[in-house]
Amino acid sequence: MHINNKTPVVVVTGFLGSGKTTLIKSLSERNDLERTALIVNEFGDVSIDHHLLKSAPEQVALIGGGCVCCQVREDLVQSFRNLLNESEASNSQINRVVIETSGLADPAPIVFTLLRDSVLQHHFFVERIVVTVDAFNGLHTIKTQQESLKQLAIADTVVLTKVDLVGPFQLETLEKSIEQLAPDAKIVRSSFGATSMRELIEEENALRFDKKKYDNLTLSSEHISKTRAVSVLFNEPINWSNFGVWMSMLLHAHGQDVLRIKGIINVGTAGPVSLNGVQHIIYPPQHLKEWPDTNRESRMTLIVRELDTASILKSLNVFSRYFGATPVLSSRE
Ligand SMILES: Nc1nc2c(ncn2[C@@H]2O[C@H](COP(=O)(O)OP(=O)(O)OP(=O)(O)O)[C@@H](O)[C@H]2O)c(=O)[nH]1
Repeated sequence: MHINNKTPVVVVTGFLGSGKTTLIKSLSERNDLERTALIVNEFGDVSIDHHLLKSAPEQVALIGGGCVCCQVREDLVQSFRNLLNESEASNSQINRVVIETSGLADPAPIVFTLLRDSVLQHHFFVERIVVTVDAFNGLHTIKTQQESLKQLAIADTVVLTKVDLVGPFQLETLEKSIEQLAPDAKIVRSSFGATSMRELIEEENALRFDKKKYDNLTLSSEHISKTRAVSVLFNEPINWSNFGVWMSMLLHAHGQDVLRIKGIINVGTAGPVSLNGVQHIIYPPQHLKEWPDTNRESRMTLIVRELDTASILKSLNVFSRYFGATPVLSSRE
């Protein structure tokens, strides 16, 4: 709902692989994102999430590489200004903006950006900060990942995702921890994004964006050290079984240091295989019926911590003759 003619902005954040894209996709499929602009930001050179969001909302803006929270805040400002210009030019009002942050984002600076930018503050307000927490990995993530704590610290709504994977005891234990870390937040349980925008934004006491809540937050641009995104491309189709063997070996040896694996892999069939792994768990790969675009390269992003990029490249090169394709690798901290 617009307030004082300002457009609401919902920030969807949450640790790597906690289910942000799945949630947004599900909202989109139930037509909860009509006339909604989506801004997607990913940590990694190869953006994949927007390809997986097939039934796209009104408009999708992509902010490539890095986190919305630090390096590219100007890009965020620019994306919002573009939205304003486009909606003015077409004389059509946007209902809402949804920002999907990278899994390593500290959402506080996003809020500051909207509050302080001389133009944006007159046109947008932060309606809700929605934080996804993976019910399966959540307890471990909260204990070990500083970014996760920063996200929970300013949550208005916490969506416990993947509740289908855990029992009631694990769920209740996690909820108790979250209640301590985010005492004001509404907690919503969901599997595969099953919820509604109404449930996410509605609060019993009509909780509105409270500027004071954010005043004590610092504009930190630090991520936990030594996190890097490694992007791998293959120009030729890959032998899927052998690639699976390489992946298993990587996770067996370095599972603790691999935070996220995401990719679209050309296995020589009509559509690609969508690859999705969170920490040491690889989800069942999905064989897509068709490619999301004209690019037929295999694209994979690994987000790793304390793991030497050179050793990943070395092992990929050793395996390349079994893959039937040569890897091209780039890495960014
Ligand atoms: N079983 C189960 N799997 C889920 C659920 N939600 C998401 N997943 C799976 O978890 C994996 C990661 O989900 P995403 O939605 O891509 O997570 P994300 O937070 O957008 O990931 P990043 O953008 O990398 O941070 C995918 O394989 C999803 O299919 C759920 O409720 N239950």
